[in-house]
Amino acid sequence: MHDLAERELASADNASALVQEQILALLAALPDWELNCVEGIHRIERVYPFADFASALAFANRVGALAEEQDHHPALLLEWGRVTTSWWSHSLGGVHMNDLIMAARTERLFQSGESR
Ligand SMILES: C[C@H](O)[C@H](O)[C@H]1CNC2=NC(N)=NC(=O)C2=N1
Repeated sequence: MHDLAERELASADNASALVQEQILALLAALPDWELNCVEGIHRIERVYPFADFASALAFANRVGALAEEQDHHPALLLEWGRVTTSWWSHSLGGVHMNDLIMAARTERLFQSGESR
């Protein structure tokens, strides 16, 4: 997971989305994440648990800051006690290595515990 988090995002220009087998192989490094498909578009997702709404909101804001730094953005569903975080590349209509890297960085943020 840490190796993935340290990688730099690459330009997705002229790239194609990863196929299911590739995504599942890469998710071995992110065991709490799963591959889902919404309206035919793959995304990788994890539900993060929190003690209350304020902690969940703080985490969502930190993920948002990470996203702004990289100009690569997740879908965040903020609820009492949890944040569902979904990464995919809109421009590709699927999952790119950049999404795996951002998921690993999200994981690192959660595990740092600073937002709880
Ligand atoms: C103009 C801007 O760079 C693009 O729209 C970026 C913004 N954030 C993005 N985030 C994600 N997840 N996928 C994209 O294709 C994307 N494109």
